[in-house]
Amino acid sequence: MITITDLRKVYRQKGRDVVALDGVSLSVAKGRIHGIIGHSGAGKSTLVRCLTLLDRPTSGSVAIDGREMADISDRDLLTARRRIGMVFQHANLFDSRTTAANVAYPLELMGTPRAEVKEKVDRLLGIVGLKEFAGAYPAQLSGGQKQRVGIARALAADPDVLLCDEPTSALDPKTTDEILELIKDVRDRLGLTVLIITHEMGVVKQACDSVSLLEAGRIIEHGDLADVVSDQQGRLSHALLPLPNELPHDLPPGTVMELLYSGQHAVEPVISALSRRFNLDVNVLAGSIEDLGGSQFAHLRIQLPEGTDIPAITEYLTSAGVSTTTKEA
Ligand SMILES: Nc1ncnc2c1ncn2[C@@H]1O[C@H](COP(=O)(O)OP(=O)(O)OP(=O)(O)O)[C@@H](O)[C@H]1O
Repeated sequence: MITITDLRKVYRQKGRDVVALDGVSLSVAKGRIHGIIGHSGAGKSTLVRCLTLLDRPTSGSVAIDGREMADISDRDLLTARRRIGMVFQHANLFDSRTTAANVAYPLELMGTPRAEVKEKVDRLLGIVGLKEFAGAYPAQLSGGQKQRVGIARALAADPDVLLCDEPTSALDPKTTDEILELIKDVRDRLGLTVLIITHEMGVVKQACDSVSLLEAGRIIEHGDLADVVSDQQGRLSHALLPLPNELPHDLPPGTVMELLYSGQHAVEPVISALSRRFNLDVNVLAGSIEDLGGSQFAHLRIQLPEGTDIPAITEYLTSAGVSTTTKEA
C-alpha cells in the first residue's frame, strides 16, 4: 500500500516560488492499479521524483506499507528506492548488455549471488514473455520488447510498488495494449501496488482501477473508475466517456438530453423501452459505451421531439437508474 499525505514541492526559480505540488494526498491499496492523469505542467514528473526520492518534497509524507520514505537518510536511500520499481517511457537499457544482463543489473548492484541472479532473471523473463530473447541485445528488440525488459528489470529487486511513468507513450496502440495487459498480469501474479502516471485517458480506461486528476499541483478529482464516471458533472466522467462538443447544425426543434447509465442498465435496451413506453421517436445523436473497471457504462446524447413531457421522461429514466441532463436544441 502506498500513502501520500499533503505532499508539497516548491521550487525557487529566479527569486520566486514555483509550487509544483500543492498538497497532494492519495492512498492506493495493495494490488490495485491507480492512474494519475494530468496535462503538461500539472506536476506529474515532480510527483515521480518525490516518490522515488530523486527530489526531496518541501513537506508532506510518502509511506509504503506504513513506512515513511521522506524520513530516510541519504545513506539508506538506495535500499529505500528498491521498494519502488520504476518503469519509464523509454526502457533506457544498456546497449552493450543482453536482455538477461540488463535484468540482472540491479541484482548485481545489490551483490546477489550468481546462481540466485540466474534463477531470478530466468523467472522474470518468463513472466514478461522474453525467455527466448535472453541473449539478444537491445538493438535486436522491438520497442515493446525493450519495455518488457524494462518491466522485468523493475521487478528484479522485489519492489512493493511499481511506478510507471508514461509507460506506453512511445508505443503504437497494439503494443500499448500488450504492455498494459502485462502490467495487469504482473499485478495479479505478484500482488503489487501499481501507480501509472500518464497523460493518456486510454491508459486509465484500459488498465486502472482508480484514478486521480492532477491539475496545477493539486488532485482535483479522484476515485474508483466506476465512481468518477458516474459523476456526470465531473471532468473525468466526460473524459472517460466523451461525446462531441458540437450538436448537428440542422437539428429540428426538440429537447436534447444526455443519459449516463451503468452496470446492468448499460446492457438493457433503455432507449427502445423509453420509445415504446412513451410512444416516442428517439433520435440518438452521439454515444460512448465502454467497459470501465469491470462494468459497462453508456453515455448517450438523444433528441426528443417537440412537445415531449420531459419531466415524465426524466422521472422514468431516473427510476430506471439513468442520470440525465437536458437542454433545448
Ligand atoms: N527544477 C524545477 N525548477 C523550477 N520549476 C520547476 C522545476 N521542475 C518543475 N518545475 C515546475 O513545476 C511545475 C510542474 O512541472 P512538472 O514537470 O512536474 O509537470 P508535468 O506534469 O510532469 O509536465 P510534463 O508532462 O510536461 O513533463 C511546472 O510549472 C514546472 O515549470
